[in-house]
Amino acid sequence: MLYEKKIYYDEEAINSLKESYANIIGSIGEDVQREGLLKTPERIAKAMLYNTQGYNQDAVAILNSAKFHENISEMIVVKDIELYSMCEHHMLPFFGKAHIAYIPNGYITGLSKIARVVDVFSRRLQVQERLTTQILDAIKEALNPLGVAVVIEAKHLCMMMRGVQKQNSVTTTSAFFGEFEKYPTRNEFLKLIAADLD
Ligand SMILES: Nc1nc2c(ncn2[C@@H]2O[C@H](COP(=O)(O)OP(=O)(O)OP(=O)(O)O)[C@@H](O)[C@H]2O)c(=O)[nH]1
Ligand SMILES: [Zn+2]
Repeated sequence: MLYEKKIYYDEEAINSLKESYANIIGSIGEDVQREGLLKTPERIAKAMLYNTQGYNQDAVAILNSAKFHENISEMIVVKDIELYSMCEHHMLPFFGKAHIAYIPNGYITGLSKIARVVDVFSRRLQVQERLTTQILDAIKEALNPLGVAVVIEAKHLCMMMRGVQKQNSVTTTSAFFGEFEKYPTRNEFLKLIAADLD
């Protein structure tokens, strides 16, 4: 698996997606030959490959690419990491924020790498629960920390623009490991991010 900073669009994938989206546009009763839609299958193909680029990225490798030895045993919190993902049931976006903390055990990682890990797992077809635990597991595996905590709050377009049409519901998911399984540490973390969980 590669850790790609540059987007690489596979020509074969683009062509296959283009054909599929041209069919979809026709199937909903539109004219794919009209001016505004001519390039649309290709645009969607690129957007879809962009939004699913996480399949080709390795979160543990990203965390390891900026792993530094450091004797710190305090909680490190990165909060308000915005995320955009797609629910695997409807392929409609869900979006919101991730709040992540870990307690090092000899190693820290670059702060931006934590945010990159959110993107790696967000840019796939997901459910919010799995996204939450995949982020936790990657940090656990790469850094072997004393604890990891992940909280995600998100709005799901499949619940807003269709289906039950609830415009204001926010789903919160969490996963805790190690020290964060204990009440005082978990509570300290939840207090630190509380301003965002209103
Ligand atoms: N647990 C979980 N469920 C999700 C997530 N994203 C969407 N869903 C739900 O997936 C479910 C799919 O249910 P179905 O009954 O098969 O699909 P549906 O008929 O389109 O359901 P409605 O959305 O209720 O109209 C829905 O309840 C969605 O709200 C997610 O991240 N986690
Ligand atoms: Zn959905």
